Amino acid sequence: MAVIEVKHPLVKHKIGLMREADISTKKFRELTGEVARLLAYEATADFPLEKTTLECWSGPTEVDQIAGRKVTVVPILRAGLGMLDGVLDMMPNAKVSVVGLARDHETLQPVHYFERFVGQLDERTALIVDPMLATAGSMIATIDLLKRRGAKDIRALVLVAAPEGVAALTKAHPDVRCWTAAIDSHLNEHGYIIPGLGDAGDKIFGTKEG
Ligand SMILES: O=P(O)(O)OC[C@H]1O[C@H](OP(=O)(O)OP(=O)(O)O)[C@H](O)[C@@H]1O
Ligand SMILES: O=c1cc[nH]c(=O)[nH]1
Ligand SMILES: [Mg+2]
Repeated sequence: MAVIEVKHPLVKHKIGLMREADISTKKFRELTGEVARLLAYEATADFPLEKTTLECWSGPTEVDQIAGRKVTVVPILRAGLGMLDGVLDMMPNAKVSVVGLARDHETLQPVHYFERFVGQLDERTALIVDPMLATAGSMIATIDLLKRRGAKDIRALVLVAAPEGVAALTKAHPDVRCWTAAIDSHLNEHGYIIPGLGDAGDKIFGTKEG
């Protein structure tokens, strides 16, 4: 399954709180960061470990360390920025690549306006972050950009996915795994996820009430 719904109680509790209609910008931001951390934990569960010896208080001790894994976190502007710090809390050495896409409100197609990738993408795990997977157009376009630049291990973290987006992403990029805190009911006629969170970018940046 390319899209994995994380069913951990902490994740379900927090994503539930995020659905409250009159949630404050502060609370929405905090919960976005908290769920991002938990999703990052799940998405890195298969990172290989290696043994190394440290001088501990009791003498030389063999400890586990992540085996030379390079990571780039890839927030999709704008709303993906809301998840960035949470993921970097877990992986403070990760580099950051940025993709700017905005969905055209009429066509629902992603319009590309910015990109800045770190080097050696072929040697890195790319961890894309964006709160919403609606039609999946923005996610598919971002994965296309990463693959064109050589990225091979691509993973995605989203807060809420629509079944339509799950199907489209699985079809376009069956090799990419995406962890989500919820798979919701459907998209409405404007391409918004129902029940969803509303406009995640507006809620994180405080650009619109409600
Ligand atoms: O799956 P899709 O149908 O492509 O929709 C999802 C995209 O829409 C939202 O961004 P938006 O275009 O609203 O930009 P913003 O983050 O600047 O608000 C969201 O953050 C995703 O990037
Ligand atoms: O439900 C949706 C769909 C796209 N973008 C959002 O922010 N929310
Ligand atoms: Mg938006």
